[in-house]
Amino acid sequence: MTEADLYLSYKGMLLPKAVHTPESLRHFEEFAFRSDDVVIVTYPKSGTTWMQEIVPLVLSGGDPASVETLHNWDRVPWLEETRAPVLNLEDRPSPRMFTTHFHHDMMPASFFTAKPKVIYVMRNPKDVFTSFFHYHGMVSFLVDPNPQSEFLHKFLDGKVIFGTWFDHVKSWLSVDERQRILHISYEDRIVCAQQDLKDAVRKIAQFLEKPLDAEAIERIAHRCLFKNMKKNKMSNYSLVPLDIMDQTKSEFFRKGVVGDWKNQLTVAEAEYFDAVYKEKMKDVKYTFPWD
Ligand SMILES: Nc1ncnc2c1ncn2[C@@H]1O[C@H](COP(=O)(O)OS(=O)(=O)O)[C@@H](OP(=O)(O)O)[C@H]1O
Repeated sequence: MTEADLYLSYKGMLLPKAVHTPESLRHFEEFAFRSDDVVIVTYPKSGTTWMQEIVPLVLSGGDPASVETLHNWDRVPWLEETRAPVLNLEDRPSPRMFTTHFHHDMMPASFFTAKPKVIYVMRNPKDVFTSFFHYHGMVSFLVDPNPQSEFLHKFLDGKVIFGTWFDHVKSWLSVDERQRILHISYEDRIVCAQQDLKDAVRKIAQFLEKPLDAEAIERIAHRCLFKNMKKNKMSNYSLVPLDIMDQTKSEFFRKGVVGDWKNQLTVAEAEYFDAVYKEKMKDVKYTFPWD
């Protein structure tokens, strides 16, 4: 199927029609944030699912109940998606947890007045592309990413769902309010060394002002390792029907590593990617772990 069949255009950006409707987008625009909400923000394939596991565990002091009984899309729902209006989010007790893939300037008015906390996760865009490519190959409501070289141009030009990685990252890096936004990278924190995950859990707990003892930190870090999360059916998308997400083609928990782009991009594609990156990111002062 073509982009015209599968996507709608919203504020100049493509979105998959299967999970975004005019109603869900209106619900997003009118959503009333509270100051004690926690919002996970990512460009797709940057570590969303990992954060949807870690934040509920941190806020519950390590109690696994919610991550064992609720799908991640209901546990920390995407505010722009079709499930959001039916989940009675207004009635959820504080602190509520949400996810969004939207850019900073697309956030609803209440976001700027209530000022909830934000955890912004970034990942090397070449690895994002690699993960995105495989994801498009197994999800029926997204376009076929082949041929790869064409999809790469679309990715770099923002002619993919959620627009360009560059604009997304730049929009969220422009928010410099340390009390309110935590910028964290997949590479710094997620690399599957247990120690790194403990550091990540500690940092997130501190940011969310949730004191945790060493044993709780250890337990959360262990649960959030790639190999352990991959077994959690409430997080691994195994309950999504095969005709929507065919994990025989590529698993959602695919590799969970840093640098897999080296196995995906040709030398010429990687060089082209680097040239575009250099141009688009030339005014960004932030030091990324992949630079
Ligand atoms: N715990 C943990 N540790 C390491 N890596 C992890 C973890 N959880 C998810 N992943 C990897 O994250 C990639 C999916 O990204 P997202 O969760 O952001 O996807 S989505 O936007 O919600 O569709 C996807 O990356 P790739 O393996 O490179 O495709 C997942 O495998």
